Amino acid sequence: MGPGTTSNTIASSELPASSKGTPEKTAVASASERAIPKLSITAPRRDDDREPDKRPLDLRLITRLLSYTRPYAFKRNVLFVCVFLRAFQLPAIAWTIGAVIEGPIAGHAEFSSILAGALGLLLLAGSTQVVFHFRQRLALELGEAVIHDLRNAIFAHLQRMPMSFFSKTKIGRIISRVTSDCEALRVGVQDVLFVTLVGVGQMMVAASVMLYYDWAMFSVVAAISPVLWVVNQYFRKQLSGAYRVVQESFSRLTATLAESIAGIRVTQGFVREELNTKLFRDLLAWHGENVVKAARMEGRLLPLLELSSQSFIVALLLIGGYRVLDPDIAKPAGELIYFFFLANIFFSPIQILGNQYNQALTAMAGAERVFALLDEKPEWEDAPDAHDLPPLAGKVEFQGVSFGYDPARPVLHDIDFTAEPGQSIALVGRTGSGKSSIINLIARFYRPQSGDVKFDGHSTREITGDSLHHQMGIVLQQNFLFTGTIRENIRLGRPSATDEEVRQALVDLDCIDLMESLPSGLDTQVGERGAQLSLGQRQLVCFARAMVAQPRILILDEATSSIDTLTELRIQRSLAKLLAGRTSFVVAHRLSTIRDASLVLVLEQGKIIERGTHDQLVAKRGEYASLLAQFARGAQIVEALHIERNQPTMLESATTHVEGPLPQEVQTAGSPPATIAPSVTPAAMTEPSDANPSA
Ligand SMILES: Nc1ncnc2c1ncn2[C@@H]1O[C@H](COP(=O)(O)OP(=O)(O)OP(=O)(O)O)[C@@H](O)[C@H]1O
Repeated sequence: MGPGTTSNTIASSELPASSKGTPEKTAVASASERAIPKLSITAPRRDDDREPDKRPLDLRLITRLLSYTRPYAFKRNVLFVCVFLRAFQLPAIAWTIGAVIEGPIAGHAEFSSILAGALGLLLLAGSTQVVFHFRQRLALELGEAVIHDLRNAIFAHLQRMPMSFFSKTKIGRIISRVTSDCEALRVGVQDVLFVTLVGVGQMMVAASVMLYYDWAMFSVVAAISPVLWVVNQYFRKQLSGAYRVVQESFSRLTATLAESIAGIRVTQGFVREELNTKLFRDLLAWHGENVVKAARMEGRLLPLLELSSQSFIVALLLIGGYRVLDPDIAKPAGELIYFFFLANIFFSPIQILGNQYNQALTAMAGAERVFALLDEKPEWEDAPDAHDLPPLAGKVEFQGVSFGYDPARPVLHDIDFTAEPGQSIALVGRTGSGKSSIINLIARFYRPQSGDVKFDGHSTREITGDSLHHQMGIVLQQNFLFTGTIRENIRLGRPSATDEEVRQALVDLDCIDLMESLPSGLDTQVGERGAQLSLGQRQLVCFARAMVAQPRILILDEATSSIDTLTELRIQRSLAKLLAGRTSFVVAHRLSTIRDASLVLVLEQGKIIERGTHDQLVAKRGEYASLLAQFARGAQIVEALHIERNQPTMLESATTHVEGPLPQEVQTAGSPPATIAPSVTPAAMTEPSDANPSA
């Protein structure tokens, strides 16, 4: 009998509601570098700025976390009653067993008295389990309710955060706020609090009764318990370290597996199968070694832990026995029986409390991060007196706009231009020149540091973001489709659109036949991120999404992907229809779009260096003309490479589907007339950096 031995029968039925493995096994933290084998370049690297997995207890965080139980006050209060009852029930069971042994059994009384004692114990045990049932059930329900609310709050908060937040925050971090951090909080609410209270209560009740029976023996118990706690924490720390290494190797393994599958085309294309298989085999072996090491350590430490607990019981037995035998003290032997049962009740929570303490530190770290996210204020919001935009004619003005993602490093300088209603503005410039940044400001994803952006004369600072976005359509280069059907994806543009309006949008874009010829027509599933559709089909769905929104202002980042000739022609036609009659801003990759634009803005290092129509700019023979020349040269070089390798050329379609020869005046000296391929546009704009935040 001892803390580790009888605990299964009496004391440790106070289990955490969530039995998801030891904290060591769920911990994620840095591992000892020694244990990690050298990895090839394809192996995912460790996240060096890993977040701490523990934090000291903090009353402010605990109070805030508990405030989330307020809506469930009744449930929470019943739980406290259960906790209170259980703190008494477990010592009462121990005491009853002692009383039956010491009384009717040791006194050789009638069997009926033993039977009465046994029945009493049965009743007590039954009522204990009923309370236990409600304690577990209510704790689970409360934990789930709190985490449900917290996750909702985080998600709603994220929806309101501006693009600047997403561009500076790693996506993995955001996800772990909602997943692992919330899980740690759930454990904190449903387990740590109540299990700890039951444990502490049970220890206090047992201590009081032991004190009543024999204060001298109790002093020994009281002196032993801190030693037990320290030994327990020491062993736990060792195990925790071993399991962290296991966790680390396991995450490497899964990350490598995921990356290998995602990059299987590159692997096969570059004949890396052997190398990757070897890397995976090494990682697997390393992980296996770590698991075995941890298991061996557990095999050594757990028996030692049990032994240390049992040694204390041996010490108690010696001291207690001496006190019974010593004629000067002559303690009754029966009291020793009570004492041992109660000592067991007193000792058994120590291990559980050690575990809960570690869980509490993990929950604190999670709480701090979750609350920090919830407290993160958007850098800017609608002004308190912001008004809704009336239906727009579509005039957009940039007046002396300067802007930097980091205010100390401006990327746009003094930008001035006006787009009249219905005009199409093409943005052209080398990579990093500021095209996406202009688009980000039009979409009001960011706020200019100085100057103003106006819509029909209304300053962007005075209007509500929603009223602007309702009149704006955005089609990005990397078309984002959500899992669902084509129809559902189109309807994202305007959720109230009827089936007929969705269909009409496709008819207007002259591509209804392409969609209806799919296996389930508009009800075809697009797959994850649209993976089951071709690039061209995805673009058309995004055009239709913008079309159905009927925006007055359209922002378009033209795709650079090479697609087949026929589809490209369809897309060109659809695009012209989508842009017609709307004020549009296009980061242009096709000469046709630039040619048709009312105004071309040529950007360099955040400044507009040339402006005018395509013809005017070509005639000027300035930066624009030079860009077009590079445009053409790039196309030829890439095509030549493909021919040399005798591979299917990315430009095969480009030579036929794009706009025909460049004007003679901008052709590269000595080269034949070139065509412009979307895929090789040197001045092409890529996806605005915020569209794929912190990927
Ligand atoms: N989210 C961001 N945070 C900080 N700096 C950024 C961010 N996005 C862009 N920049 C910087 O702003 C400058 C202008 O970038 P921008 O994306 O507007 O250029 P771009 O002309 O659209 O380039 P590309 O054609 O390559 O897409 C660049 O120096 C870039 O490094």
